[in-house]
Amino acid sequence: MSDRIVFENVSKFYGEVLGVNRVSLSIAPGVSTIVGPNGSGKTTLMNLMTGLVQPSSGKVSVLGLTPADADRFFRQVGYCTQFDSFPRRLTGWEFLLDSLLLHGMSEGEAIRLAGEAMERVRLGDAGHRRIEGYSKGMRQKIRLAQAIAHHPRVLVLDEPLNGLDPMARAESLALFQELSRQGMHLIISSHILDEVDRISDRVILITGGYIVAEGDIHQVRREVRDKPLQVLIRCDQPEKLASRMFTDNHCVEARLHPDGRGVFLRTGDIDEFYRLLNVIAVEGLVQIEAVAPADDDTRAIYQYLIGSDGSAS
Ligand SMILES: Nc1ncnc2c1ncn2[C@@H]1O[C@H](COP(=O)(O)OP(=O)(O)OP(=O)(O)O)[C@@H](O)[C@H]1O
Repeated sequence: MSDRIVFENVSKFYGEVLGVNRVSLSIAPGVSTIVGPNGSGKTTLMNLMTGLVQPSSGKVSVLGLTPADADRFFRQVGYCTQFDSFPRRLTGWEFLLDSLLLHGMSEGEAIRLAGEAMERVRLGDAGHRRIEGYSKGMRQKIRLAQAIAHHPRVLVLDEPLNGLDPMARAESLALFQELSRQGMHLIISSHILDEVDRISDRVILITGGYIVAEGDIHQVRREVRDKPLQVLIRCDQPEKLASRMFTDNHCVEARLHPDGRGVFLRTGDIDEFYRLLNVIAVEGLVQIEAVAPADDDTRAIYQYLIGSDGSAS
């Protein structure tokens, strides 16, 4: 049996709205984090891997199973969604028990597993109180208990740290690590990488429905830091400027502006690039009118995802 979560060229559209596009992934066991800004497609990816939505095209399988094999598939997967809502008036214990019975467990089995899940999330006596009276952190715990009670091998957590105070965050992260050590496959989404990178074995960055980087955390940071930058330079002699800039090999691409009064240059070393540009300006070889970053906002999104300037490791 495969131990991976596999997306084969998967796209999901909601009518005309893009959820995710052409995603191919093979996620190994361990802790994987999906990081992206709001609306980037994290929940869509998670709904796909938990069988809650069907792909518009492509195929998703979890540990070799597809949602078509519903009984076996849903036994393997636990999902803690971002929805913080519960049936009214239930105690935590009743909530757990009911969801285990819905999984088709016998009453005896459900009672045993509910008790065990309560202990694993350390909810103590609170299980016998109504969920209405729980704090945000306690509600998060009971949802987590519900997601792990049936002993799934894969646990999917959608923004599990959202709205938690620092203590509750630290406690949740420790619990996730513990679950991973016990052999569970964890997929966690977040819109801030720094929040989860400490416990992640691998990171998947997503923006606008596309996977933009994937790999171990150091590799992804390096990829982002070394991504060449594009700069538009407005000047009187763009060809001359381009050829001069190319004497230094950090320039990897040059493209004339369609109006002929500027050049787009792409560089792998922005510091060296600006140093050389200053030299050229002082030499008076060309008249430089304006210099501006010309990337779309991809770089800004990377920096936002990676945190700070992308140079931390
Ligand atoms: N049921 C739906 N119907 C229509 N569009 C949807 C639906 N679910 C998601 N979308 C759209 O798909 C895109 C991806 O949304 P998704 O919820 O997967 O992103 P996300 O990264 O989880 O966002 P957030 O961090 O805000 O939860 C967005 O443009 C969103 O508006």
